[in-house]
Amino acid sequence: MELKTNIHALRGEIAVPGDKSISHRAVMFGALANGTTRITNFLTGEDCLSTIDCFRKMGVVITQQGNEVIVEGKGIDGLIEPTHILNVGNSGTTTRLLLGILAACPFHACLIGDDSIAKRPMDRVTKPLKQMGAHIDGREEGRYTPLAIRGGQLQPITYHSPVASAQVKSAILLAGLHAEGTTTVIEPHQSRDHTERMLRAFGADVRVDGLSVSVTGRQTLQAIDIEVPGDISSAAFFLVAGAIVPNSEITLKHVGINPTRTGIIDVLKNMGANISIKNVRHEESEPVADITVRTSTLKATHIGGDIIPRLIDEIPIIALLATQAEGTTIITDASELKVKETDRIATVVSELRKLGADIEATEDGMIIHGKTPLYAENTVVDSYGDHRIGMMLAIAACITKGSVTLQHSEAIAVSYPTFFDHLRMLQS
Ligand SMILES: O=C(O)C1=C[C@@H](OP(=O)(O)O)[C@@H](O)[C@H](O)C1
Ligand SMILES: C=C(OP(=O)(O)O)C(=O)O
Repeated sequence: MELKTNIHALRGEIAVPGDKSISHRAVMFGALANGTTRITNFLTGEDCLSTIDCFRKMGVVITQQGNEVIVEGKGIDGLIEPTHILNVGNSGTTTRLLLGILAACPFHACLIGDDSIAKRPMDRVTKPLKQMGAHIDGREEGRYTPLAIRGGQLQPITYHSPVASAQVKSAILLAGLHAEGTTTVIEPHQSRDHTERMLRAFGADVRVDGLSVSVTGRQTLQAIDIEVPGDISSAAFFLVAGAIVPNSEITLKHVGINPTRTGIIDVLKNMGANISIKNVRHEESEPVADITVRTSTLKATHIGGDIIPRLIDEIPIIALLATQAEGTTIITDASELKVKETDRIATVVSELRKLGADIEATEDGMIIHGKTPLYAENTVVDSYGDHRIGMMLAIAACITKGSVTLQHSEAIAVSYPTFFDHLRMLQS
């Protein structure tokens, strides 16, 4: 598609769609609970629809009307053997959390996803789940999809995860919910804690001690009503747009500000962005707020260490932000980017260079020299099927002089189906 370039202002108020991580979990935990879970502001992105589809194939009755979803819980032992392959589409979260749940189910299931999923490492969950007693096979001994799994009786484990990954932590905790005894996951850095918060809201006993999280098995979950906060990872595109497009002022309403997700706000503040957070409130188990950002004069920063898991999905848009900051921004400790929907170090660098950015890849991050004007002469950029690369490029186009075509723009529907509607609303 042809992207809008050289935009003179972005102004107005939007409510970004529901949080992807929380929407997945609401359906999954609702399916495992006793009773009916009602979800509002559910993200109807393709990833979360894949989660609904997988659970329907295991006998869970789920009704979806727009952003409202009702899940008729089956109880912790109530899923039934699927007669069809479970298709996780493009969703790593669906794949890994589902494997944790299936590890405890005494039946056979097959998982398949798209070309991107087929390249993403699944042994980070299949190895510990096998250790707990699940039978899993797949390409390269269960490293890649398609995967076949037969679950059953599980042993609890104490697992020192080599990566700070909420998907790994959640998969093991979900398996641990069914094991006899206490399962503990210890992470190298804090990853997003939506699983811990939501399991507690469903009535489970989850114990957190620093970087260690434990659950005891054979607990029952009790259905609840969940209002999903706006996704800060989707808001991030407009937070950056507001800071870098001239004459802009954007307010994002009802955005989730769970501290394990707000690295983007810390980075914007460190870089000197004009950003304010108002109306902070606690809704059920997750905090939310309204965030306003205005066109800003930006300076470079260093991003690495503990903050990385708190902004891992925002690094593509942060790289664009850094092209508009005075000085050299260095991103380190982010090699996890290489195993996302694309190798996001490679795709960010190659596509932003096409627009004139001064950016280079390193082993575990990027170096970006700013401030650089972006220009294009009938330039073709590509999302390579990665929603976050597609949205980053659409925001990059807003400050680019010339004309830009985005290939594979349809990938954006994975997490933000109304992205272009919102971008248009802010231009008028
Ligand atoms: O648990 C989750 O909902 C997610 C965890 C993160 O992945 P990792 O667990 O691989 O870090 C993140 O990148 C992904 O978009 C969603
Ligand atoms: C990495 C992402 O998601 P997932 O791992 O669920 O595919 C993402 O949304 O950026």
